[in-house]
Amino acid sequence: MAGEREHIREIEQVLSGARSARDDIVVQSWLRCIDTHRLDPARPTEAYIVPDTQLREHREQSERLIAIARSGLETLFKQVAGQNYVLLLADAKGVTVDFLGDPLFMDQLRKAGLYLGSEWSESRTGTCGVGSCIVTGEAMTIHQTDHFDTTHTPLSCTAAPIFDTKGELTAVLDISLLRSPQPKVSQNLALHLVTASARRIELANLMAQMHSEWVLRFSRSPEFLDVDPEAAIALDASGRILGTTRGAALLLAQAGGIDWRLSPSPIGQPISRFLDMDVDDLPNLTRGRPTEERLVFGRNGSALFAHAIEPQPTSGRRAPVEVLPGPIAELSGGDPAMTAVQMRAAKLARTAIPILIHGETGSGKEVLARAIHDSSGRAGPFVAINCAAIPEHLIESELFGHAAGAFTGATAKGRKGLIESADGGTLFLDEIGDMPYALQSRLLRVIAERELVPVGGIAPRPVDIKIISASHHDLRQLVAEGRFREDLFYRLNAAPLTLPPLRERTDFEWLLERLVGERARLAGRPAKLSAAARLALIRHDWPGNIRELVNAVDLAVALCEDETIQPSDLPDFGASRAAPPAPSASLVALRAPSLEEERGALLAVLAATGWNISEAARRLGVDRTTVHRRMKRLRLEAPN
Ligand SMILES: Nc1ncnc2c1ncn2[C@@H]1O[C@H](COP(=O)(O)OP(=O)(O)OP(=O)(O)O)[C@@H](O)[C@H]1O
Repeated sequence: MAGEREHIREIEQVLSGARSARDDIVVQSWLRCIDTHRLDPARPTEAYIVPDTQLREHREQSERLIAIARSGLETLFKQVAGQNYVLLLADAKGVTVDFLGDPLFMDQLRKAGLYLGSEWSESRTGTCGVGSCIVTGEAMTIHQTDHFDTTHTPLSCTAAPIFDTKGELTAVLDISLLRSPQPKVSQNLALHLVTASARRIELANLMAQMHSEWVLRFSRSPEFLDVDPEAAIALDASGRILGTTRGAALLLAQAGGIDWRLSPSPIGQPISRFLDMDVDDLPNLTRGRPTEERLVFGRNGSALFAHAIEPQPTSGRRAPVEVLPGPIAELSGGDPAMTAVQMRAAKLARTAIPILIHGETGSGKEVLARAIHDSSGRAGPFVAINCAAIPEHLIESELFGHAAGAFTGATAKGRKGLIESADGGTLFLDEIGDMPYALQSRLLRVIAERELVPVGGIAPRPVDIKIISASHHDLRQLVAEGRFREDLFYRLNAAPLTLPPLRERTDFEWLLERLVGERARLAGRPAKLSAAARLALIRHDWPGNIRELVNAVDLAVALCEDETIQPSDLPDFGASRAAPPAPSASLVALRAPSLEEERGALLAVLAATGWNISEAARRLGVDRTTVHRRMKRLRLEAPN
C-alpha cells in the first residue's frame, strides 16, 4: 500500500515538472498516460485479455508474421531457459498473438496478463513494455515501478519493435518476468537479446516476402555477413528499393548522410542515392566472391560488407491436392488412424464399392457412414437400419418390402422395404453380423445383381443403392463359425475401414473441445471445461467410445454451474481401468512412420481447418512454421 502511494506521488511530481531519475522514455510515457490516455494512477486496472473471437481475428491478421517469428521466439526462449522469462509477440495494437512461457506458472502468468490474448496498449494499460514500444517505435525495458499502473509494478518487461518491409511497426517482441532483481540494469542482456531477435525476425520476414527480388544483406564485419547479417534491403531490377528492415533504413540514411528522422522512407528510391553502387554491381556481391571482397561504400564514405542474393524463381504451382470433402474432413482433428480412414473413405465415397466399417461400439461408425453418403454426391436418402434391433421375423419384410397380399396381414397394395426406399442413396446396415443367415443370400443378390425381389413377389426391381455395413463383431470369426456367409463377407469386405477406439485417438482433446462447444450450444447452456475436469476426461479410458463421451459431456453441461465444468459434474468413472493419459496431438508427427501417412495426416488437418494454418498448427500442437515447413516437404499446397 505504502509502495502504491509512493508510486502515485512520484507520478504526480513528474507531472508537476519535477526532475526524475527515470529514463526519459518512461517520463514521456507517464505524461501521455495522464494527458492523452486520461488514465488515473490511483485506479489500478487488472490485465485485460481480449475475448476468444477477437483473439482469433488478431491472430489471423498476424498469421504470416507469427509463422515467421515462431522460430525466433523459440530460439530466444531457449537462450533464456530456466530464468522464468515469458515471451510475448504482440501485434501493432498490443494484443498478444503468440506466447511462450513456463507451463508451471500459467495461472500466475494469465493473471498478470503475460498470456495469449492480453492487450498491452499504452492507452489501456498505461506505461508498459509493449504499449510504450508501440508508441515510440523504440526498444526499451519498463522495469517494475516504471509501469504507470500499480497492478503491473511487480513486472519487468523488455520489448523491441518489429517493422514490416515498408517501415511500418507491425509487432512487438516482449520478454517479461513476473519477479526480477531490483536494479534495472539486470535486464540489459534481455534488451540486447530481444532486439537481436526482432532484427532476425525482420530479416526473415523480408527474405520470405521478397525472395523473388534481389536482396542485399549488410554487415559491418565480414565474419557475420553470411551467418547473421545486420540488415537487408530488397531491390527491383532497376535498382529501386522495394523493402528494408528497420536496421537497413537507418543504415542507408547514415550511408547517404541523411538524418533518418527527417528523411522520407528509402522505399522507391534508387540504391545509388545511398551507396556508391547500382544494380549492375549486384552479381559481384553474390556468394561466389570471398566475403572480404564484397565491400560497398556509402555516399558518406563509410564501408559495409554486402551479400547479394539473386531473385529466387517462384516455384511453379503444383496441381492442388485433393481436398477431403467437408463432412469427412470434420470427423477428426488429425489422428493418424482416423486420417487414413478419412482419406480412404473420401476416395470410396464416389464409387459403388460396398464399404464395411469395423469399430467398437460408439466409435462413430454410423457418423462415418453418413459422412460418406453426404460426400457421395448421391441424391437419394441415407437409410440406416440396425439389424440387431429388428426382430428376426420382421427383418425380411422390413428390408425387402412385400408384394401385395404376400402374406396374412400384408397390405393390399404391398409395401416398399428399406432397401428400395434407399434407392438412389445409401443403405447403412449396422450390426450386419446379426443379419439372419437365410437373408444373407438375398442381400448378396441385391449387391451383386443390383436388383431386389420383394417378399411374395416374382419380378425383380432394379435398385441403385450404395451399401455401407458396419459391425463390431469380427465377421471373419462369424464366417469360421458358419454364422455368416463367406461370399457375402467377401462382397461386403471389398473396402474395409477400421475406426480406432477413442482411447487410442491422439486428437482426443480436439474432439472434446468440439463436443463441449456443440453440446453446450444445443443445450443452450454455455460451458467450458476446468483444467481438472479436462484431466479427468483425458484419463478415462472410454470403453463406450464417442457415445460415452457425448453422454458425459451432456451430463456435465446440464450439471455445471458458473458455466464451468468441474470434475464433480462428470459421471463417476471410478469403475473404469486406469489408462495412461491420451498422448498429445503433437505426437502425431513423431509417430508417423511413412511420408505418405504423414502427408495424409497433415492433409486431413488442413482440409478440416479449411487450410487455416494457425488452426491446423493449434490442432497438431506445433507452431505454424512447422506446418509450413511440413507442407513444403510433403509437397502440399493450398488449393488456389
Ligand atoms: N466424429 C464425431 N464427432 C462428434 N460426434 C461423434 C463423432 N462420431 C460419433 N459421434 C457421436 O457418437 C455417438 C456414437 O456414434 P455412432 O452411432 O456413429 O457410433 P457407432 O459406432 O455406429 O455405434 P454402435 O456400434 O453402437 O452402432 C453418436 O452420438 C454420434 O453423434
